[in-house]
Amino acid sequence: MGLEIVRTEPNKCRQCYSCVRNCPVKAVRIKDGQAEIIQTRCIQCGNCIKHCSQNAKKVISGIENTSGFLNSRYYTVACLAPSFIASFYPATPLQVVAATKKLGFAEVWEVAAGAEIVARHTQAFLSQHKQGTYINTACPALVNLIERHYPALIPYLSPIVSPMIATGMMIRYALRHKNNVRIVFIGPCIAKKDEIHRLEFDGTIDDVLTFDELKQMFNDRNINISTCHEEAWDSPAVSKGRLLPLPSGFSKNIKPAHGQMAIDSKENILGLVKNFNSFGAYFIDALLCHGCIEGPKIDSPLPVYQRGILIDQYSRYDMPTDNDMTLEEIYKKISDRLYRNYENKAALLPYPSEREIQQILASTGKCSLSDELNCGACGYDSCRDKAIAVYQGIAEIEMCLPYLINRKNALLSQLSDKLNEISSLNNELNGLVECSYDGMMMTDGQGNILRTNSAWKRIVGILDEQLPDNVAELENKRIIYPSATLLAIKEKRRITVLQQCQSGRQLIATANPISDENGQITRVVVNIRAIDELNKLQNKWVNYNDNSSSADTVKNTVPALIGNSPSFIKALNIAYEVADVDSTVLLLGETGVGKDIIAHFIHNTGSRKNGPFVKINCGAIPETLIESELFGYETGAFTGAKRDGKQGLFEAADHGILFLDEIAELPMAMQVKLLQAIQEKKITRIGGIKPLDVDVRIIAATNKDLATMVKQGTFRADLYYRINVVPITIPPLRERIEDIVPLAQYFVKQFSDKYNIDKQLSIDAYAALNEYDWPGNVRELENIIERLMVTTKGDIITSEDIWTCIGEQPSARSTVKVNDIMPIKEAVEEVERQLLQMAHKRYKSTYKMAECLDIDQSTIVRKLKKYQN
Ligand SMILES: Nc1ncnc2c1ncn2[C@@H]1O[C@H](COP(=O)(O)OP(=O)(O)OP(=O)(O)O)[C@@H](O)[C@H]1O
Repeated sequence: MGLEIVRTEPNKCRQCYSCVRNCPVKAVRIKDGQAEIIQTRCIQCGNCIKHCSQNAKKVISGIENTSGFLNSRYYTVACLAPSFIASFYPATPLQVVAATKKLGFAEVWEVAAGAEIVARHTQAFLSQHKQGTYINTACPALVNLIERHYPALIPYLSPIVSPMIATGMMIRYALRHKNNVRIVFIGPCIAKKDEIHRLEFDGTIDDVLTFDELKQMFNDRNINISTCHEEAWDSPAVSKGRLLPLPSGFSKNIKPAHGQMAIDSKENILGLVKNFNSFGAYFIDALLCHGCIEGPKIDSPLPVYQRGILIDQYSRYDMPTDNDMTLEEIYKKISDRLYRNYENKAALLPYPSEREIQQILASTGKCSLSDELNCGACGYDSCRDKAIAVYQGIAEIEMCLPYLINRKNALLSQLSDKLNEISSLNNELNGLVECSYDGMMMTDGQGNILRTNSAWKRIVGILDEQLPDNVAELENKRIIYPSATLLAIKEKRRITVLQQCQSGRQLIATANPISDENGQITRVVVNIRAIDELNKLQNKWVNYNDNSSSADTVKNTVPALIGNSPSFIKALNIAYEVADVDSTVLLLGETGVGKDIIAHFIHNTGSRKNGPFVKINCGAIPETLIESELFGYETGAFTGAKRDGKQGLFEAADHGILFLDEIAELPMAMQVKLLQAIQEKKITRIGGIKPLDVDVRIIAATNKDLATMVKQGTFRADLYYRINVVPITIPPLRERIEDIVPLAQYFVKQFSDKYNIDKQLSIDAYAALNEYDWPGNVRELENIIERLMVTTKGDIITSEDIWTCIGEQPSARSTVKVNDIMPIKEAVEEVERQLLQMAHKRYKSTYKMAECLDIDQSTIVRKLKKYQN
């Protein structure tokens, strides 16, 4: 590998691909969007430097090394390439010599002298090789091109050293008696910096400066060329050798018997090397640039033609020289060393198959020839060349501009679709939030208020401009107290609290924290309702129970239906949907959850509302009477029977609803009869013969697990499937705590009216109600409120009153309090013992206990035994 003459400065590259485009041998690899020079392929022509607008390509500098020679005891000689005239114009040639000497150079030679020696030797070589085609060049970049990329042409290269090397040899001969001679070549070419390191030229030229580097050194030393007094050359007198930097300049120095042709510029040279054929006896004078006057470091503002004219004029002048040796004399001494060798340095890249090329083309959407635009934006002449480069790992798929534009357009249109979708979703969401009757507020994880809907502001009674930034301020200023958001953030869970508003209103608020994947709370969504509004709403909603429709004995006892929790509303919705059809409904739920009241709801909102609603509590009637209660009896059917007989509840419920409460308690024998009646829609009174048609809709209810009873054989499977057509489960109150406060409010109002007393629950009292487990559900809540209303002394019922009435300690259920340090084992046993006691008191059955304590029933039995001892 050659010396790293050119390199790219990291991160300066801006992906214009100019270097790729202008590199004749594609020695630039694009990796992650950054250009880097592939040293084994680079021919150091300098095109990438000339075309890099970002100045991202850097050339190794000779200044430091040369300054080192000049500042030490070396006898340092400069040799100036003939194009210097164009670079330093309007300074005269001899002023440049003088300025160079001022830097400390002991002598300044013209490389034109070497050019004339080379010309002389080439002439001699050609006269001995009259038949061949020879490519002659002073250009090391062209030599690199052939050695690295077209090695088949090596035999056609004229085997004679370059003028620079020849000049070095001349100087070394002329100064052969001097020690410590150092020679620095100064020219417009960067490839020369590499050429001097070829092994066979070792020790000939010590370093290379480009013209801009020489100017930099003048500058650093404050040397103003225009004020320098001219000094004579130290090289022997020369003339036509000075034409060397012009296209065909070298040819003017020789007159071979061969045919002659001069070729220059990148395009023409590539044309030559790509299509080379030996043309017989021909001498080709070739330069990769448009002559050295267009070299990458010529550093001249003049147009190329003007540089050429300056050089042509200069070649006609005799210049003073301090050297009286003749070229002839030196040539004789060094001619045997003027031959050189070339090496095959080809570093070939892998070449893809046609299929692989097609695959790469297809990956940028080029599936047919017409898709290949060959626009050159990637730096390659054709899409195909670029696909090959991708295969070789020196280009990237993304370098294709049309592909990128297509992709960008596709992405933009996807993005704009998405934006439209997001904006319409946003509108919908805003509409939804704004339409909500509930107040809504969203904060971030620190309680900073992000948005509120109008209902929130209306309920709280606050204007936009009064809204603080953070909920802590809402709490501090007692605008709303306590803050549900802060509680939810603190406890990292959904919180429902009763709030007091500055306006005096009481609110019920639920704060829902939303966490990210790391469990950090990012948003809190709060939903509020004013309790007074809630009550008004509910009063409207329960209008269903206007008494006009009911025809039976319970018609005046239908209570209002209170509940906002999603689970209760869900149950109510199913009831509402089936109210109009005649399907049998099975109401499931713990005792006191409201099964009875839902049965009434179905009756009063359904198609049978003008028919009777007849209820029988199957568990409350003695087994012996139940048959006559259900089916009635005929005159004198049994001892004690009424004289005229009696109609049963089935008949009483004709065209209406028969509500069989506690159906699990129905004796087995009756289960058969009931099934028959339901299926056949006929009943026969006790003692009767003629079956009577009855049109009755059945609603059954139980707090038992009928499915398990069926398995255990205590409930008939056929009846179970007959009544389990539409099961509706009413969740226990502890699973719908949102309903506790509205129910409590409702009962307070009911009993205030009933007993003509005016009492209120304090905020703490509501909080206490939320805390409790309510094993007896709504009925227990109703009873507790009634008891509190009639037994407490003051106008306000406090949380203490509640806990006393319930007979439990606050927080007993939600937190385990530790009063003192004790061995963990003992503490765990104590907690276990208390939990078992509590569960046993509440449920009695070990199966229920196992369910609520979330352990096996067998473990419960074992532990009960343990703690009994
Ligand atoms: N959503 C509610 N709104 C108002 N009052 C209710 C509500 N739910 C239940 N109640 C009241 O609670 C008491 C118990 O309700 P209900 O008798 O309907 O429960 P149940 O589930 O049928 O109980 P059980 O299984 O013991 O028969 C009744 O006084 C009823 O009015």
